[in-house]
Amino acid sequence: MTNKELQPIICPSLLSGDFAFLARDANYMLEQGAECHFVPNLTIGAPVIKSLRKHTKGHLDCHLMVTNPESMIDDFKNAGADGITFHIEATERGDGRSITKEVIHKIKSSGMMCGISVKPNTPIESIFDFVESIDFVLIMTVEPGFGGQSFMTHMMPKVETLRKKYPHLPIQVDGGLDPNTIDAAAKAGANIIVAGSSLFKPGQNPKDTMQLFRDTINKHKPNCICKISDYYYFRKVIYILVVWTFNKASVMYTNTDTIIILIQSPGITTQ
Ligand SMILES: O=C(CO)[C@@H](O)[C@H](O)COP(=O)(O)O
Repeated sequence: MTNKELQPIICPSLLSGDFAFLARDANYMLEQGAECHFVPNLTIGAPVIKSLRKHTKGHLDCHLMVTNPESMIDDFKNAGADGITFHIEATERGDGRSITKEVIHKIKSSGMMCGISVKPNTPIESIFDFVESIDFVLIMTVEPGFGGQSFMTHMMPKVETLRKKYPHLPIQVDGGLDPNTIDAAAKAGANIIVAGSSLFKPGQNPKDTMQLFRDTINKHKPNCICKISDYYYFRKVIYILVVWTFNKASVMYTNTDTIIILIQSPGITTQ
């Protein structure tokens, strides 16, 4: 995890593409302005990624919705994947059997980006121990496996919890994201949007939909970053230092919270 400012990132899910023309669909989405992460499930294995790699420069983010991600990392790396997201449910196996750290290490040491995904019924606390060593968290807003499902609004508290605890963490949401649901996701603090049907929908202009997603993420930025300019922040610090010089006790009581909010705020910046 880095402390870089968060940007909106739109990730078309090739699960909703035409499997006979995956490279065409991938490149079309790139042309439309996607940052281009793709989310193949088992339907799209490493051999398909290898073929696709030859025909697109897009960032291939492979969402492994499998029970044994550890056995596929090398294959996906060799096929040309840029990133792997695996499920915490697959690596925390009960009976104290955990291979999450090993899987993260294997993905990162092979030079790929690493995300951890959380299914709807899995508590968000399950990934807290690993957040510092990965690039983003994916909160599933549908049961993984199929495109075209309804967005689960009740997953938003998970996003809010994560955003509050990790102001700098890129948070991805996947499933049912469209012009009607983007607001809830962005408001909760998500900044990476995976979308299938709403981008590949016939007759729809994906460029416009992607822009709407970005605008909505940016619109909610003020709630997170409080529209505070550096100048305002600078003045506050000076104010506190001055007051503190004259009255230590009162400044500690009245201003410390403000400063803490201000310091956290830039971490949620999306521009
Ligand atoms: O992998 C998955 C679901 O498991 C997603 O990436 C879907 O492909 C998203 O599709 P829509 O819900 O946007 O149609």
